[in-house]
Amino acid sequence: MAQDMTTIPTRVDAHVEIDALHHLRIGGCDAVELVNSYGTPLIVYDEDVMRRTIRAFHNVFRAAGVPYQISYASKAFCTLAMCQLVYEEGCGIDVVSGGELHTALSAGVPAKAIHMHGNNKTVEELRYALEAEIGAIIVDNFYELNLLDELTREYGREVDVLLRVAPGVEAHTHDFIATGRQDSKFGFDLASGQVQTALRQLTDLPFLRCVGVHAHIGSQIFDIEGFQLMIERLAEVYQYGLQKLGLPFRILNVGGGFGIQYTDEDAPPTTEILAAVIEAVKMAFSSRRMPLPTIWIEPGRSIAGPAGVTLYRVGSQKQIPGVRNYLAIDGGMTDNPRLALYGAKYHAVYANRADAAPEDTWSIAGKCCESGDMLIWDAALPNPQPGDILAVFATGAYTYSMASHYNRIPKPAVVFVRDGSAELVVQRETWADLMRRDLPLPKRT
Ligand SMILES: Cc1ncc(COP(=O)(O)O)c(C=O)c1O
Ligand SMILES: N[C@@H](CCCC[NH3+])C(=O)O
Repeated sequence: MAQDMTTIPTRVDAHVEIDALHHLRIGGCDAVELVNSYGTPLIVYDEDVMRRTIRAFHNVFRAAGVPYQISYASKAFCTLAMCQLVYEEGCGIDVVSGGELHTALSAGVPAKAIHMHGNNKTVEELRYALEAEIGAIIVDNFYELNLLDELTREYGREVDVLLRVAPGVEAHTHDFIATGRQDSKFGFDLASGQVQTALRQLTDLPFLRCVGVHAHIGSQIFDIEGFQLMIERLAEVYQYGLQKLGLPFRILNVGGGFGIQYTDEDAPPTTEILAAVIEAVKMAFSSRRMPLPTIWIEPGRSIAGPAGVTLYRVGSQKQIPGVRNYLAIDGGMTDNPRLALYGAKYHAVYANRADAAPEDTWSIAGKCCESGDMLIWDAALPNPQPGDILAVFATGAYTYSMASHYNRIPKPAVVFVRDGSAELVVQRETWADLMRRDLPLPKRT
């Protein structure tokens, strides 16, 4: 590592450094060299950032002295290397599809450390989960309850399930990522009594062992109130299932949703929120004289998000006098649809001159045939020069995992960096890869 190193002073960039060449260093690796080796767009994950986050979660639980499980919500970023890393750090894995389950199992994660969510799990996915004997299935609705009953009778095999509750809690976040309100596609509705009905049904189903309840109120959450209300409501449900129905409850799964810092506007109190969540569970259970459950959390964004930096090459510019400056990069909504979907904000610098002072505002556009294909509106940046490499921070979650092939653009490569060395963990797709599933054209005579 170069000796003359400055650390970028904002919290957003807390884990990256600038070396004597003014290059950005991520996990001890020169971002410019990474681009020379692996091309662009390139998603770079700092392994230590992820490991440190997970360890911080473990420490909060240990300090509170409660039984717990951290399950990484793999929807945030699901690849073999990622599943392996989180499992190494003592996490279970939350999957929501056969594809995520297949990835986690292929990464060597034991089936018992995996649980499955989903509001419309297919018969094929449920069979896969049952045959693999995963740790638990989170039942989302009556249709699934009946399906699971039929399938487990067919297999003659017991499975642990948790009931997903729609607790009717508003999380202060974007509408599209709020999941705990009553008007949601997820879970059994608490207000109308569906939860109690489902629990009563569960007492009669021979192969479904209902070991707990679950709720997830949304994502990118910064305050504790929503969690507290959800925990109160879940504790009531838990009491009903445990004491009135005699269900073998032992798990309270409070979901994920811990917010991260995308720009200086965000100030995430992640570990404080987790400590407050644990406190709320302790209080809700002790006031009802119930034994403390094993507390499960399912963080996705908070583990993967801050560790990721996406590197792009800048290309065309368009300056509209008195209106706006556009700067296009060689990626866009295909590798990061979050601005288009949620109006997400990001912070960026040029990786090849990371401490250069901003000169103007530049709106970062993608290369897709879509006006909404923007990455950042009005970023303060130096005026672009040929060869500049744009580094966009906090892009580790819900970017690669939500990437698309719109305009037949291949998905980027992914590298993990640590202690100055880089490992390619996902290859860049090629144009040929994009046609892999196209059938050969019939010969025309
Ligand atoms: C059920 C469930 N658990 C966990 C998560 C992970 O959320 P986050 O990435 O915000 O931690 C989600 C996504 O919002 C989810 O739907
Ligand atoms: N995809 C969303 C989060 C959804 C979380 C899954 N329930 C995002 O990028 O913010």
